[in-house]
Amino acid sequence: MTLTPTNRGKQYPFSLILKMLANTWRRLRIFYIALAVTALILTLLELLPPILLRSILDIYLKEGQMSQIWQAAAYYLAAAVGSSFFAFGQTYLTTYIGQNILMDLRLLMANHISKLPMNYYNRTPVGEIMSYMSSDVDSVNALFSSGLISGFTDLMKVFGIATAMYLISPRLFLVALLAIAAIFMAANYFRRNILKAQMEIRKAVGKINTYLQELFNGVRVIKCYVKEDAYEDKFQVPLREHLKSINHAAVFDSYFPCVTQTIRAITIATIILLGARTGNMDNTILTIGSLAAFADLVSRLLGPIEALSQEFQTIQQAMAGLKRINGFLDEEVEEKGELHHIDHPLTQTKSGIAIRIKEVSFGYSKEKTVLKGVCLDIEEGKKVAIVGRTGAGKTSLMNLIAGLYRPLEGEICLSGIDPYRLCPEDRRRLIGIVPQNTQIFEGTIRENITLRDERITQEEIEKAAKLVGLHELIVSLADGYDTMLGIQGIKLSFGQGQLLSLARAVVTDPPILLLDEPTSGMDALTESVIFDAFRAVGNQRTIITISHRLSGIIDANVVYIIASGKIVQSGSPEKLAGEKGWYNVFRQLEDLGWRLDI
Ligand SMILES: Nc1ncnc2c1ncn2[C@@H]1O[C@H](COP(=O)(O)OP(=O)(O)OP(=O)(O)O)[C@@H](O)[C@H]1O
Repeated sequence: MTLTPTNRGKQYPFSLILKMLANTWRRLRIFYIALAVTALILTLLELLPPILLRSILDIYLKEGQMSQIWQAAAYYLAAAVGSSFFAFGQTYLTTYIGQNILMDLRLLMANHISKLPMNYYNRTPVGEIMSYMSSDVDSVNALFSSGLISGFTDLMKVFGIATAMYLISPRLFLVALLAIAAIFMAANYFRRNILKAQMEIRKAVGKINTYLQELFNGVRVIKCYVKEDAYEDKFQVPLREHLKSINHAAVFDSYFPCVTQTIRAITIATIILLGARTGNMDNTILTIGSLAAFADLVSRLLGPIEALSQEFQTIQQAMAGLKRINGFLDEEVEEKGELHHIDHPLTQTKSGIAIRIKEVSFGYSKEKTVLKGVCLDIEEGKKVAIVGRTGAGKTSLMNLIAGLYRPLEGEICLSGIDPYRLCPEDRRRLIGIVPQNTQIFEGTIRENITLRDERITQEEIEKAAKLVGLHELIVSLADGYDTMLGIQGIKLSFGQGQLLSLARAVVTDPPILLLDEPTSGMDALTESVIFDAFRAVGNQRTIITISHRLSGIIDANVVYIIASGKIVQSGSPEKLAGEKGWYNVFRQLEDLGWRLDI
């Protein structure tokens, strides 16, 4: 059985725990059974010493049976050694089961992440997502490895010891019950407060991660402006919040054992007093041995109860983590409905239209519309440029064509297929995308081109690299296509990174290429190298280039000018050059050396 994230309402942490336990039951049944048996044996071993104590005091000592005393002492020792052996088994089994449950939880979360819509990433800081996957999951680890499962064995001990106490003296057992009730009431009070404090801690950790992520991303800018001190000060805010919430939790955590120790002392004193009085009154009801055994059992009973309660910090921490994980799993996943496949091999459409955009409106939130009633029909094999000022909506339009978002109104078709519902395996066979910022992943050049798609052959990789003019450079490196890139490997220049990005886009030979400001920020020489590469891969493909300057567009057959989310002018560059309008305004400004984004 595999777990799947749900969209159906909020889950409670407890139901998630049950789900995780049920999920591992089939695979780890034998371990669960072994754990239950171990817990049972540990409980029995816990009962043996007080029983032996009673026999020694009431029978063997009275009757001077030294050999029996030696035997009882040997059993006592065996029970102690056996306890430590089975305690080891319990710890091992608990850890093993706990780690398996955690692996399932991490897989469930990873599965969920891949199904979340782009909008989720727009509104959630990366540090927050990292906290879910790291510290929140780690806190759940404690729940399974030391909280829940040892709680189960402690409960068994409590039950076994309580039964033995009842059998020795039902009256004194009532006193012990009062102590148990007092401890549970205190525990409940502390539990609520610790949970509150733990939620605060988790939130503070999320803020720290968000801060660190921002710091690492912006380290170059911070260093350039020598703003380390300002960022250090800023870091103090989440750190102080973290410290405050930890202190808050620690107060409750350290206060609780004091309360339980006091209850324990009062209970033992009361039992000895009452037991002695009962013994004095009727002389036979409670023997010295029974009283000693009872007092020993009280200590042993309160031990697991205290252990259970002392684990509140751990359990509450885990509950706080689980609550956050639950919230994350309750985030609505993208329901795309039936996915569309492309034909193999991809045939030309009857209409000859590669990209059709019909009356499309779009916004990232309901409050703000970014694109309004956009219509474009792009013929197969045509080179189209979409030009507009910064913030005009070009990247948003590109994102819609790439199928990353669903339009609020209207429809988009690529070779007759809705890109939003395009099957993931077919996506790269239809569209290649070169985004504004080159993204290099930790891994080899080969992996960076294929994005770990095993179906892409070495021949296809080399063909793409040759096409964009990177092959010579790659084979001149000692490890060729196996050269590592990223932090651990070699660094590419911006232009080389853009060429690699282009190779990644064309390696699957898609008929449609989307280029988002591919040469922004490059010098004229590098730009001309990139332009040559684009021309080389252009051939029969339909290419959309977006740019905020006319000089950034490549051999366009048609230019669309976009302003405030609307297409305001369109046509061939020659036609637009002869018209009054935006195109000519842009051209004149650029000729004068003005930048459109100023
Ligand atoms: N992820 C996002 N969430 C919310 N609003 C966004 C997001 N991305 C862009 N916007 C908003 O949408 C509008 C259009 O942005 P878009 O990035 O499409 O413009 P652009 O023409 O590509 O600009 P540029 O040339 O600077 O890249 C802007 O007002 C921007 O603030």
